[in-house]
Amino acid sequence: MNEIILSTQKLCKTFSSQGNQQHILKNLDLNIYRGDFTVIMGPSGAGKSTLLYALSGMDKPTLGTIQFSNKIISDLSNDQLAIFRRQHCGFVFQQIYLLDTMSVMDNVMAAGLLLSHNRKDILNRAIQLFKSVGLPKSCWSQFSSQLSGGEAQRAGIVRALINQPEIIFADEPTGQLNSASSTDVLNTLTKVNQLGQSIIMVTHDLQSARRGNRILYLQDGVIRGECHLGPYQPNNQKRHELLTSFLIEMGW
Ligand SMILES: Nc1ncnc2c1ncn2[C@@H]1O[C@H](COP(=O)(O)OP(=O)(O)OP(=O)(O)O)[C@@H](O)[C@H]1O
Repeated sequence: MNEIILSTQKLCKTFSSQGNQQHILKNLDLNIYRGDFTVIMGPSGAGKSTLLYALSGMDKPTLGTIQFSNKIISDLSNDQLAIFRRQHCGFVFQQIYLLDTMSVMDNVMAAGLLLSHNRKDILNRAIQLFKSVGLPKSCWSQFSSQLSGGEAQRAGIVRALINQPEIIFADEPTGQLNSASSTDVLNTLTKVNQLGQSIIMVTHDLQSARRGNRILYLQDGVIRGECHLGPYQPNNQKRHELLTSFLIEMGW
């Protein structure tokens, strides 16, 4: 069994609005393993993003604990959580939040300089990452608005990776992309996972979900089921069938 990188104990998240309480996450006990490509699926409104935000320290749970390696992060102050996120987490969202007032290289450099002052090291690492995600050199000096959606998202992945995070949190990373760009982005995520990067991804999309080796199904505030697909292999019919029958069983 792989090492547990992230775990929750009795995790609850409740939102209150206009006197109504909505219990979104209910006593969740969950382990996430280092090196896995974990996918969170479930019906709309099930709390998938809420869970991702809690796991990554972007939001605090109402009750329960979250442990990252051996450290309890659910007790940290907002400032401490910001440091935790910067040091350990990378984020890839549906909306690509690259600043359009600077080149994509400068976006990546700016993220890297938050943790290190060694500009030369960061630059070398950025170049290596841009190459590994297949983003041609001509793109590096462009603004994100000058790139295709897929190119911009791959630049976003480089930015997420620049500080060598222990986990990448991805929330519908292909949600705004056409099919070809989605494939490029998914290939990139698959590649970085194969190099050992732990990834947790929320998605509605079957093509995206297939990239995971472990699929969790969140419903009514709990993990209703999980499915182990093993490492991603393109065109592996057995994996596809396993995932499809799991999702049918879950009522997806
Ligand atoms: N900050 C908030 N304040 C109040 N309610 C919230 C807040 N964030 C999320 N919710 C509610 O929590 C529920 C779960 O939202 P969440 O975005 O986590 O679901 P999801 O499973 O990711 O949905 P989708 O698949 O549609 O993106 C929704 O009913 C949502 O309205």
